[in-house]
Amino acid sequence: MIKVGVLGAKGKMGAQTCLAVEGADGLELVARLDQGDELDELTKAGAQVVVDFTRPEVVMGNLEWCIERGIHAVVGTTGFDDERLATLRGQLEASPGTGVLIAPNFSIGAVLMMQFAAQAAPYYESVEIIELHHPDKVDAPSGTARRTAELIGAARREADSAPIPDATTTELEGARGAEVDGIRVHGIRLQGLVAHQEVMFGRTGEVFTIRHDSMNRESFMGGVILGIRQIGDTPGLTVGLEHFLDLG
Ligand SMILES: NC(=O)C1=CN([C@@H]2O[C@H](COP(=O)(O)OP(=O)(O)OC[C@H]3O[C@@H](n4cnc5c(N)ncnc54)[C@H](O)[C@@H]3O)[C@@H](O)[C@H]2O)C=CC1
Ligand SMILES: O=C(O)C1=N[C@H](C(=O)O)C[C@H](O)C1
Repeated sequence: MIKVGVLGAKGKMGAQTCLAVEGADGLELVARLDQGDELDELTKAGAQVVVDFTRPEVVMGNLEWCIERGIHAVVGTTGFDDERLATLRGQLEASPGTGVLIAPNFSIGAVLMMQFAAQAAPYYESVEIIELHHPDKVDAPSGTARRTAELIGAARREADSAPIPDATTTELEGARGAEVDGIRVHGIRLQGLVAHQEVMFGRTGEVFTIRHDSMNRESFMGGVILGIRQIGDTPGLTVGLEHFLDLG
């Protein structure tokens, strides 16, 4: 049995994760913590793996606490940049044997979307990302959109792609979206949505669109459970669920 603690257990993803862990073979939910609870509850309950679905402003403190105690972590919370990842690598060096998975998106389709987007990137002159989410989301652009842009940016650099054509010289601030690694990212917040993304590629005479839709939060749970099962055997920092999937 892997003993699992959930941080952010009263939130949308945390609550869904508690249900998924309770229903999964070989996993035991030993702690559900939310804002105001003491992290010591995790050690008291003997948690071996912690799942974090909290907020970008608190996740680094939670992870430092877990890593210092050799507790593995599976992290869905957004807000990770290169600086944060470097900090985690440093902390993990001092705690050999401890594993942390940072997954910008736990749904299989979103992982495939990111992989396919990186694959398509060298073949198109233009690319833009549109992420669409529920209006309770506190961060923009989404972690998934950031990661997709980084993967596309890396693939375009590798292919020595020409700059993306764009004649805009006059712009109302924000009209062309945010720029992540040279890629334009547009965010939509709409009641009724859960989590969705389109990656649009263009070249003369054709447009190619990759779209992924999470219709509910169960869509993330297969990836979360996989992460919990694997992280104890994967010391160090892993970024992206694709490393735990056999994608060929
Ligand atoms: N990687 C993925 O596949 C997914 C990632 N997310 C990300 O997960 C995060 C949480 O998303 P939601 O569940 O929708 O948000 P939410 O706002 O519903 O839940 C966050 C929960 O964290 C709690 N919290 C805040 N500070 C805390 C602390 N110090 N200790 C313990 N709990 C604390 C809040 O009280 C709240 O219950 C966001 O960053 C979101 O972008 C969301 C969906 C999928
Ligand atoms: O806040 C959300 O809901 C989601 N957050 C993650 C992100 O920012 O990419 C994953 C998914 O898009 C849902």
